[in-house]
This record gives sequence, C-alpha cells and structure tokens, in this order.
Amino acid sequence: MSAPKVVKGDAPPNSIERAYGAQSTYNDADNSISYTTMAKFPPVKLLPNAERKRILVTGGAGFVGSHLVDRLMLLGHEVTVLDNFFTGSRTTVSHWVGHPNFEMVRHDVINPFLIEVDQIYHLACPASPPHYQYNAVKTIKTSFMGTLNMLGLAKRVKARFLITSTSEVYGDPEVHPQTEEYWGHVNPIGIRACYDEGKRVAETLTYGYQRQDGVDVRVARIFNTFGPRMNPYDGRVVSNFIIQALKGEDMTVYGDGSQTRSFQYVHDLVDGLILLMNGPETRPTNIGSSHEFTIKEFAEHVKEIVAKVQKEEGTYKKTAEIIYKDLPQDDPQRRRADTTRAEESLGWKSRWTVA
Ligand SMILES: O=c1ccn([C@@H]2O[C@H](COP(=O)(O)OP(=O)(O)O[C@H]3OC[C@@H](O)[C@H](O)[C@H]3O)[C@@H](O)[C@H]2O)c(=O)[nH]1
Repeated sequence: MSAPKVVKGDAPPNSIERAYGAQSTYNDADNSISYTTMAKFPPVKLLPNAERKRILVTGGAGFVGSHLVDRLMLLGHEVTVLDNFFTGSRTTVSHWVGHPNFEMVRHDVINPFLIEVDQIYHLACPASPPHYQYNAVKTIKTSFMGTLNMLGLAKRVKARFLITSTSEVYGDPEVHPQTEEYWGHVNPIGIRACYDEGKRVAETLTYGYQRQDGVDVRVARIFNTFGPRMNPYDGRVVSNFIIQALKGEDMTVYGDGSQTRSFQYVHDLVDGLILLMNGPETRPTNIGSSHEFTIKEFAEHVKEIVAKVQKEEGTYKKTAEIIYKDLPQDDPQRRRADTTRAEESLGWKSRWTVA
C-alpha cells in the first residue's frame, strides 16, 4: 500500500473522500482542515447519482472480466464481481478491494444469486479449450444454468443483460469472414461442443427471455482476444507462444499451422462491450479483429518479436524453434470477424493491432 498523502486546503466533497478512503483530521493550529488521503486507488470519475449505475459482472475476475471491471470502475459506476475463481483470480481485481464502489463475491453462477442492479454483464464461463474441455459437463452446466440464473435475475430486477457469447458459435465455419447471419457449423457431439453448444443454447435462452418476458438483452460474439493478465498457463495460442518463445522452448504449432485466427486487443473488446451494453443494438454483434494470420505466420511473428526484444534487453539466449503437433479434433480452419454491424450500429472501431 502506498504511503498516506497529506492534502491541506478545502475539504473535498464527501464523494471524493469516499472514493479515496480519505481520513480527515481537524488542524487547530492554523485553523485549516487537513485530509489524510490513502492514495490507494486509481482515480475514478465522480458521476451524479442519476448516471451512476449498479453493475454486476459475472466472471469479473477473469482475463476479459477484470479489464471490463477496471473500465467500469474508472467510469465511476458501482461494480459487483461474481466469480468462482475456477479460471479467474482475485489478483486481477485486487487493486479495487476496499474501494467503496467495488464488491467481490465468491459465487458459482450455476446457483441463483439475488442483487439489485441496473446492468448485468454475464461473462462467467471457462473460455480456453483445455480449460473448458477439462470438465465438459460442468462447462455446459455453467453456460446453461448460469445464463438461466442471470436472465432470471435480469427479469426480476429489470436489469439490462449482456452475454459474452463467442465466435465458437460458428464452429468450423463454411462462411468467411463470419457475419452474424451465419448459423454456424458445430459438431454437437465433439470435444468442443460443451463450449460451442453451451454458448449457442445460452444465446437461445437470452432471446427466449427477450421474446417471452421482455428482458432487455445484448449479445456479444467475442473473437480471439489477447492482452495483459492472460493466464500464462491458460493453454491458448497467444500465451503458449509467448511463454515458449520467452523461455527459448519449442513453439508448438498444432496441425500444419495453416488454420487462421484474428486477434484483438482486450481494450478494443472492452470498448465494444460497453458500447453494446449502452447502445440500441439487440441483435448478436461480433467483436473482434479483421486482421487474419495463419497460426504458422503468428508463431513466426511472436518468435521474431520476442528475440528482438530480448536482444535489446540483453536477455537473449536462443531463438525458439517451431515444432508441429497433432491438430486437435474439430479445430476451426478459418476464423475472421466481419465487424460491419459493430462499426455501423455501435460506432465501434478497433484501435490496436497485434504489432
Ligand atoms: O500451443 C498452441 C495452442 C493453440 N494452437 C492453435 O491455435 C489456434 C487458436 O487456438 P486457441 O486455443 O488460442 O483458441 P481457439 O481459437 O481454438 O478457441 C478460442 O476461440 C475464441 C474464444 O471464444 C475462446 O477463447 C477459445 O475457445 C488453434 O488452431 C489451435 O489449434 C497452436 O497451434 N498451438
């Protein structure tokens, strides 16, 4: 924790005092008031009550969730994080613990949860293929029951509901790039089905609640995403390649590396999620990058960047070698987001590229 900073002068409004956990002391000697401010939190916007929203983020301690929580906190909202910490970690949001606008609850969304909120961002679900395949039944249970519970909550408290769906609803796509109109090509009994079909049924539930109960819903279809706080052992390609290259170990390309992906930076994704939640678009909306790499090209790219940085830093030992391993079953061959809808209806535009 940083050292307390003493600020002299006019008393800050109560809200600032609250926002910074300030402790005030009355100074008799010069008849002024001194404030001891615990400069412990990043400065958050002070929103008028009418604009400050109570927001629930399920999976808020995960990679994407924690960046979303940061942005919502900085914007001045009251944020409650629900997470069972299966793949998320307290450390991703620990910098907000103690802030009066922030709460964190250990809870598994397969069980109901009651809270008065204005908006629900429903992210909770393992997203890395090795993690979601680790306990397939639990993954599909999380997608189905978690979404059912959160939609029930949204209906009850009249909150707006946003679910983070995925590009995996398109399966191994026959349409390229993928538009939201495409219905997908998913193997319903394959090893990825627990996630793909889980998210597809979660979308079905979401639009069921919209049609039957008038719940105000938003559906984001997220494409491959990278950025700080990815778990180094998450098993997805970006973290695997970076860790392998940094250690000078073999970089494991699955298959012949001709399959493609497009990688977006997490801050672009968070822009899109917040725009979608607060805009009028209720149809599913892709959020992703339209810059497509083959996995082999991507491995070469990571390898070159890491070697260059290590040489500049003087930490270079040896350049990693690319090796080839079996392609996992049902691995999608081509994936690139068509983001026309996000651009036209949300005014979203990606601001970052891979390098
Ligand atoms: O070490 C590795 C890891 C992965 N890969 C390959 O790299 C590609 C991307 O794999 P990832 O595991 O990162 O992610 P996938 O694209 O398969 O799935 C992801 O899709 C979008 C999101 O919803 C999810 O984060 C995740 O399911 C795949 O073709 C995979 O076979 C490697 O070649 N080597």
